[in-house]
Amino acid sequence: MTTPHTAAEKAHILSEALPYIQRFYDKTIVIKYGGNAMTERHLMEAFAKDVVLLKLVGMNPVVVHGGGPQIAGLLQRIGKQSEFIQGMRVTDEETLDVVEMVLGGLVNQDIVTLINKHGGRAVGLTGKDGNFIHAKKMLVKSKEKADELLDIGQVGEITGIDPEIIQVLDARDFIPVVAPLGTDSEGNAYNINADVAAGKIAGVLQAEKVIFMTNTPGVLDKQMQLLTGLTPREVDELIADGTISGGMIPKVGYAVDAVNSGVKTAHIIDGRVEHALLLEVLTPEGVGTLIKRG
Ligand SMILES: Nc1ncnc2c1ncn2[C@@H]1O[C@H](COP(=O)(O)OP(=O)(O)O)[C@@H](O)[C@H]1O
Ligand SMILES: CC(=O)N[C@@H](CCC(=O)OP(=O)(O)O)C(=O)O
Repeated sequence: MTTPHTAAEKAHILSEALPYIQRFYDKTIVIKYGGNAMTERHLMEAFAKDVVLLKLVGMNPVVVHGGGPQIAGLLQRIGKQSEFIQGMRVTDEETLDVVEMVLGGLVNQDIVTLINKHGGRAVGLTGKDGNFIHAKKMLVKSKEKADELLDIGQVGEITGIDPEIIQVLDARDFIPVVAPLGTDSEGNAYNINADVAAGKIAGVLQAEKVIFMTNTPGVLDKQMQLLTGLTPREVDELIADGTISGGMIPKVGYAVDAVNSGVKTAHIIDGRVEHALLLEVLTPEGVGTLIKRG
């Protein structure tokens, strides 16, 4: 049980938000909402309220969501196994159907409905809508043979982003909720890692912040202690010495890519903490790991 705050403490906490509201007014904040941070309903409700609040105080939140565990759940129900190569789900035609159903349908609409329930005006879209995320087939380098490229199916590498649809929605006070799917000029659909999509969208929008909400307190060192601040160079060192592995690799990789493209700061925060988003944006505390250019 937390001790209740007195009226004076509450007033102090509220007034502390003022400089952050002023600083981030009319700025774009891209929020990557990871599938692992979406497991509990009360956390999803708190997340939706936070997004609505940020919009109402004048920021432009853009939600880019994942859904890895939710895709795994549906694949399991149809008796299909998934394989990951370098953090990317090998995506055959049948898997792509499930990915499109879960990301573009179930998860996207769930988030949209929650935000709207709390008074926001969320609009769900995938990167296919308005031909907004352009992609091509991604080939990954084999770990065994450096010169060999592996075909992992319908996994997309982003070749371009047309931000107009997002800008139009922002300007009219809608909250875009983006599922990471893309298409090529032939109309083929691609499954895109949500961290990649969030980092690239933040870069194209020249966002103030990109915030990755996941299921760890942030980036941890070898002793499992939180690293509160990192530069792109330090991130490279932590990947090289194996401290950062698995699903954290694309996350920090695209966080660095975003700050190198002009996004002011990237944050990896714990989506299991209630109102983590609000704490990150509107309080002096900040939470998780901050990545910015050194
Ligand atoms: N150095 C590290 N610090 C924190 N987490 C790490 C680190 N290295 C690897 N990880 C793993 O990365 C995971 C987060 O990535 P991922 O499972 O892809 O999450 P999401 O679904 O939110 O994208 C963590 O749960 C953890 O297991
Ligand atoms: C190519 C690829 O791996 N795509 C991801 C897309 C969803 C995602 O990234 O979800 P999280 O952020 O919850 O992990 C996948 O199929 O799982």
